[in-house]
Amino acid sequence: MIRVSIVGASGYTGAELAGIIHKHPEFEIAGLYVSENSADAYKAFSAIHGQFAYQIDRTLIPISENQIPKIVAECDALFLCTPHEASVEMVAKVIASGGVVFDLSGAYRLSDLAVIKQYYGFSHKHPDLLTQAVYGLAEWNSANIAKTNLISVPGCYPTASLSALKPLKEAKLIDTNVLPVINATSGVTGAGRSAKLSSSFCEVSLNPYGVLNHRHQPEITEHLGNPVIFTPHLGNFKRGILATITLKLVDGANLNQVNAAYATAYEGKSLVRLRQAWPSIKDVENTPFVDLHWEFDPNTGYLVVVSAIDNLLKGAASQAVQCANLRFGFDSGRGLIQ
Ligand SMILES: NC(=O)C1=CN([C@@H]2O[C@H](COP(=O)(O)OP(=O)(O)OC[C@H]3O[C@@H](n4cnc5c(N)ncnc54)[C@H](OP(=O)(O)O)[C@@H]3O)[C@@H](O)[C@H]2O)C=CC1
Ligand SMILES: CC(=O)N[C@@H](CCC(=O)OP(=O)(O)O)C(=O)O
Repeated sequence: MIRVSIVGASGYTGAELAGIIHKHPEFEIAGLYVSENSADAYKAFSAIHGQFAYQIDRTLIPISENQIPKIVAECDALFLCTPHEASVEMVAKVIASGGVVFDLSGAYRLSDLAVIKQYYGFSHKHPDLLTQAVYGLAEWNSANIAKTNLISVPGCYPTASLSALKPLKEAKLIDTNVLPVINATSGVTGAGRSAKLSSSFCEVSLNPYGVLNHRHQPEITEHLGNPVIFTPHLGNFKRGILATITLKLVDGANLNQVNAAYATAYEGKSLVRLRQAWPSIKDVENTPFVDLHWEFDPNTGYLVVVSAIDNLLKGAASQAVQCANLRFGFDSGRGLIQ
């Protein structure tokens, strides 16, 4: 068995990950960790996440980043389900200790230091590692994921958006004179477990946020190789993302070419479901799938694609496990679907 440790296990993505690893036939939990001064230090994992009562019998151990080398020595891989700034340093310590790390934060997803500063608000302390990091969009980067020690797991909105747009980009079907427009709505777990006014019960409604300045806009742009307009929305449900994407195709493009682009890109990729109907969040919540459906208007040349994922799974924990599967030589869907 491959032994993995999870840092940030009191949080939402950490809990999902622990649940997947617990049931996975090839991996086992080596340790579950929280921050040095965590309010949840030394609590039972299942006291925080009651769905795992009598299933995962573990204590949340507080750590500082200086303890990373010791943790690396005690396991085969580390998952960091931690805030961006905390991940910057912990990733560096894992790599310096010769470990394998799957970072679920945005700390290593972008390559341009000025863009990181603009969108994340800090100066990145390990620019050398940014070039080593492999972007863990599992269906698109499997060969590189398999041979690196630093996997940067994509953000939730970028996973939904890139899964829809990359087949069209590869097939050179996007009219690059017209920016694709992505309108996406996320459930509240996307904001993490700690209390915030904007995610409190009486405040949550349906509203846009981060308009024209969300950090996922440069992430989608960099990994698509095409600029986009991205507008996230917060919805009054717990989990899931539905992204509606409108784009102009190159002159003369037709529906057959679009269908072929998706069929080619996702042939044999069992976690991407090319649907015959518009997907909804209920189709994907608590699953590791991306569901896609599209319609083309030959009169205007515009295509509308809808992409649905569970933000905590394909948008975070299950995609991290896909990456771990690839890194350790298993089928991408091992432990996720049978
Ligand atoms: N929620 C989502 O849908 C998605 C989240 N992500 C990213 O994944 C990461 C985790 O997200 P999420 O689970 O939602 O966040 P949560 O806020 O729910 O959990 C964060 C976890 O990190 C721990 N933590 C905070 N600071 C440190 C530190 N310095 N050292 C060790 N542990 C620390 C917290 O524990 P404590 O404070 O108790 O120490 C907590 O367990 C974030 O970077 C987020 O941006 C990515 C894709 C989707
Ligand atoms: C609803 C909500 O608040 N969602 C989060 C996205 C979560 C995610 O994918 O995270 P990272 O890029 O931070 O890893 C947000 O918009 O900041």
